[in-house]
Amino acid sequence: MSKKTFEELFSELQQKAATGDPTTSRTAELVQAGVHTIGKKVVEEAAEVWMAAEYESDEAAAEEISQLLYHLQVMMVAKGISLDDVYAHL
Ligand SMILES: N=c1c2ncn([C@@H]3O[C@H](COP(=O)(O)OP(=O)(O)OP(=O)(O)O)[C@@H](O)[C@H]3O)c2ncn1[C@@H]1O[C@H](COP(=O)(O)O)[C@@H](O)[C@H]1O
Repeated sequence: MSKKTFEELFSELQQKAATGDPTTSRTAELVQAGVHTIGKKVVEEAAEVWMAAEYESDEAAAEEISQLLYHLQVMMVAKGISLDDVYAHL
């Protein structure tokens, strides 16, 4: 399994949003669709994290958490919010 850090994924998503093809890049497709569409995915993935954590395996929960983190990063890219902007509040 290929692994990447939160920072590495964010950098990749910024590049995909800027130059990616929406027909082949999920990130480019979502950023083009806009904040409303991305927001709905964030809420959907958050609910899936909750359900997996409460009723499924730890592995299933980890997968759902990864998908939530991905969609949160897509929202950040779409809004022009940097990692430092978020770290400032952690
Ligand atoms: N980490 C992710 C990632 N996690 C989740 N997803 C997307 O989120 C979806 C999971 O949500 P769902 O289960 O709701 O899937 P779905 O039914 O296909 O979604 P909908 O059509 O219903 O919106 C997956 O099918 C992917 O489309 C991701 N898409 C991309 N990445 C990574 O982001 C990078 C850039 O990817 P692209 O922009 O696609 O090139 C690459 O490193 C990818 O591995």
